[in-house]
Amino acid sequence: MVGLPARGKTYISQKVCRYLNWLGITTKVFNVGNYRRQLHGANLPHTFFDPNNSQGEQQRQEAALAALDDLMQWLLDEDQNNMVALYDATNSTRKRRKWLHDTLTAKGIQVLFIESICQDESLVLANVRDVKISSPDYRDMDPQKAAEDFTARIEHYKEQYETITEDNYTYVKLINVGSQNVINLIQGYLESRIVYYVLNLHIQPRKIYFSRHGESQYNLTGKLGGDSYLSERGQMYAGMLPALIQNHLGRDKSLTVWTSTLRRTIQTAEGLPYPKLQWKALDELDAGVCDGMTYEEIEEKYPEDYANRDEDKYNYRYRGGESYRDVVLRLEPVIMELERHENILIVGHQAILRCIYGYFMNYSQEDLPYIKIPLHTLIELTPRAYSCDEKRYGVDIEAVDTHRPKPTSSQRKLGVHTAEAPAGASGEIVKDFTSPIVPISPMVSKPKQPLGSKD
Ligand SMILES: O=P(O)(O)OC[C@H]1O[C@@](CO)(OP(=O)(O)O)[C@@H](O)[C@@H]1O
Repeated sequence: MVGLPARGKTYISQKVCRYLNWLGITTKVFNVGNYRRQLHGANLPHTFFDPNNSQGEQQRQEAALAALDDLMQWLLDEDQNNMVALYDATNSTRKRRKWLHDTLTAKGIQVLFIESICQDESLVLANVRDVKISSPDYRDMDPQKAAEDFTARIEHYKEQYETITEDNYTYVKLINVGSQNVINLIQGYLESRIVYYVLNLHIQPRKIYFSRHGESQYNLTGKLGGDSYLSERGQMYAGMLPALIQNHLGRDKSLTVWTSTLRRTIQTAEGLPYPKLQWKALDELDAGVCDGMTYEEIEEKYPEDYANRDEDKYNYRYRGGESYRDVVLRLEPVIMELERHENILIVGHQAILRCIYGYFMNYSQEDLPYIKIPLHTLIELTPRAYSCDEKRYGVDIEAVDTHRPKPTSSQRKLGVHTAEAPAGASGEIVKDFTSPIVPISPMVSKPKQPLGSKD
């Protein structure tokens, strides 16, 4: 990363990290600020960052070196398939970039600089107020004083700042959040993907809504896949969805609705007074030869497949169908488009919404296929600086529960695959919610630990 403080470098690093890990490309962020705090403590005044402060300069270089050593060790670990590391620091001088470039390329590591430039002072100030003053650097400090100190710190960096002009380096320069972009010497699939992704990011406030289709006729009987219409209760949910959305989004707000090409999502979205788009890529995970069967029928007819799916649900591919891994790959263009968009509602399917929700909430491949996305529930995500806030709203219309919990390892060893039969499969009704159109449990859930920041 390259750029003055408060230019969204950490935001971009974490987004790229989440996106690549979601795609199965093992990625990790190395934040030099964290190393500096560990080595030299937090609560350092802005004078520490003054380029004329030689002790500060030396200590900052120590932190930079420690982070880079760890990064190289991580990337070069032959036992792991680690692919991309984000070196999150200002790297705002030619000298620093040359050191990085030369050290890394000497080890055979390809370098792509991502520079973020923001000349809109009000945006920078908003970032300082929203994010920076709550950093460990300013714990227990008066917010006004913290903002002033951070602004003085930025001024010190400005004294030395040199934007990238090194034309022999590979770089992308993002100027004023997408109003102008410069790319240089980008080559190959991975670099192109990263660049394309960062070009699509924006920071406009917005809401992302997910709803499964209303309960379908197949859901009622526990059958997978198919292209059935909604049950009576599913139709009632579809009838309530426009008010549910408008109550939470606001009546005058614009929204785009995406559905799959299957009847149950199209029928659910029918009454929504917003522009709609059907995506083939949003069609439910293809269960191949098991399409139209219940879980019990699959267990009886294909016991080995059934056990294999329980063993590794993310990677298990249905005969003639798909795995969760396959679905993530086909959803990649949807994610790219989602990043570009403002308010959006996806009326989707259980597996599909797990994959998209898992991207935003940073789920591991192991947990993603078990995320609970109940029927007749509207999920609202509000992207924040480094995570999303979440609320779930239910309506008072019962629906079957199609969630099959993960079997425990002892259940798997014993071959007990139906220890807890899916409620939906047996036609049992699970009453999830009791209140009409008001938030049932307006919970703000804590995002999971970013995948790339375990240390
Ligand atoms: O991966 P699992 O947990 O089986 O969930 C996916 C299944 O969810 C279902 C319902 O059981 O989605 P949907 O309600 O969209 O039809 C099936 O069609 C699909 O195969």
